[in-house]
Amino acid sequence: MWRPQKGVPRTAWAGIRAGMTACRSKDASLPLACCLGAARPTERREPGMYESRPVTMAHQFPALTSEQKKALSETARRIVANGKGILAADESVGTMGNRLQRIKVENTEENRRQFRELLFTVDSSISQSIGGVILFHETLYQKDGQGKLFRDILKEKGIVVGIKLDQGVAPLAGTNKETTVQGLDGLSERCAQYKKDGADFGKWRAVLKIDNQCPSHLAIQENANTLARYASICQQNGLVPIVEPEVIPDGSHDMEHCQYVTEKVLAAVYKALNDHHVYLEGTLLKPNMVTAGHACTKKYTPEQVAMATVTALHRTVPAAVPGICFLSGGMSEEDATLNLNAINLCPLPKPWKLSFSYGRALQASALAAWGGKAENKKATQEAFMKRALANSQAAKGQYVHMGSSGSASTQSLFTASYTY
Ligand SMILES: O=P(O)(O)OC[C@@]1(O)O[C@H](CO)[C@@H](O)[C@@H]1O
Repeated sequence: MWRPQKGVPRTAWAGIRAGMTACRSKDASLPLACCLGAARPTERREPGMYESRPVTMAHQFPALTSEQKKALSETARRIVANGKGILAADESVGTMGNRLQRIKVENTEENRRQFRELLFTVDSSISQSIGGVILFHETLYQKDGQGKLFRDILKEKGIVVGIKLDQGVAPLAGTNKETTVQGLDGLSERCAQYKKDGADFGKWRAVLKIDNQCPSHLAIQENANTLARYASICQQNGLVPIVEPEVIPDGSHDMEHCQYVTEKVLAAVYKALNDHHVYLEGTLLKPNMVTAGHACTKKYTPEQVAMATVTALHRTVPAAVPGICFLSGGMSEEDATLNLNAINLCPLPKPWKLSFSYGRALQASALAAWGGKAENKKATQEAFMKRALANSQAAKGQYVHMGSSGSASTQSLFTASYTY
């Protein structure tokens, strides 16, 4: 119950009450306006109204203007709108080399370009399933066979262009082979340049592992703080940060232990993001799903994975975050889709869009179909479109597994110690 308090004019309370009611009303524009710090239309700011209250810290040194916040939150929401997700095509040269080696194709710049051209030049209906594509530095400046920049091809399809910003991992001495992430030095300058060159979001992957004494307090805190510093720098330069704290699936731990660790990691990440004044509405989270370790003998259903995953997120990720786009972490293409579908059907509150930002689970069938041969263009693009559509359906909880998936789509894509 709202009760007038001594020293506060009655009309002021009426204004506050009206403002709160308006914020709870069905007018969708109001909550956003409130989050951006705009005065509520019905609120009367009378002299003396806030006299007895402390000035809030956020308004003393605002990190972003209302316009910057609006642009960031619009971009973030656009990427995950209506069942859309992200194609993570940001494999570094070395990681792409491992992928190409599997199909016996040499890891040259031209071969990497050719495969990515096939992905980016699929039919423009792809934009109903893919809202954003993450690129590696080299790819942002590559062109198709006709000389058109990849980034322009994507933008013309209405797809938001992203860029991988971390520069790989470095050891944390005195730990059980744990790591931190490199790339903060000069990051602001790189972000400014990438923004000029057409990128509107960034990605930074931190790696945490489950093992004896791992993840350590140091690894959790260091990676959370580094992710938050990166996110703050991105936002200052107009890029939506994708925050990726990956708990990798190496090990024989069960799903319950993965849930425990994932919650600890995510809680630390959101504390650090808050400490660094990161505007959550202008971010996206890219976490692991909660699964058992790769070597665990106990098997779990997609519904069990979904319940553990949404429970962990529900306990740690604020509702202000517009979207959570899972990584595929070595799951087969089909498992990644089935788990995402189950996550969207999970009967727990889900205030965020729950979608995908898959690398391996969107490209494995396409890579196998391509095999480095130009004549396989049609098969390659069909395979990619098929996975993109399946994951878009899963992001809406509408995927129906037909039972006859190709062999590539059910093969495990696990790579041990996937730290680059
Ligand atoms: O786990 P996945 O879905 O294959 O890839 C997830 C991912 O973050 O890890 C890779 C290595 O950084 C990136 O290419 C990709 O964006």
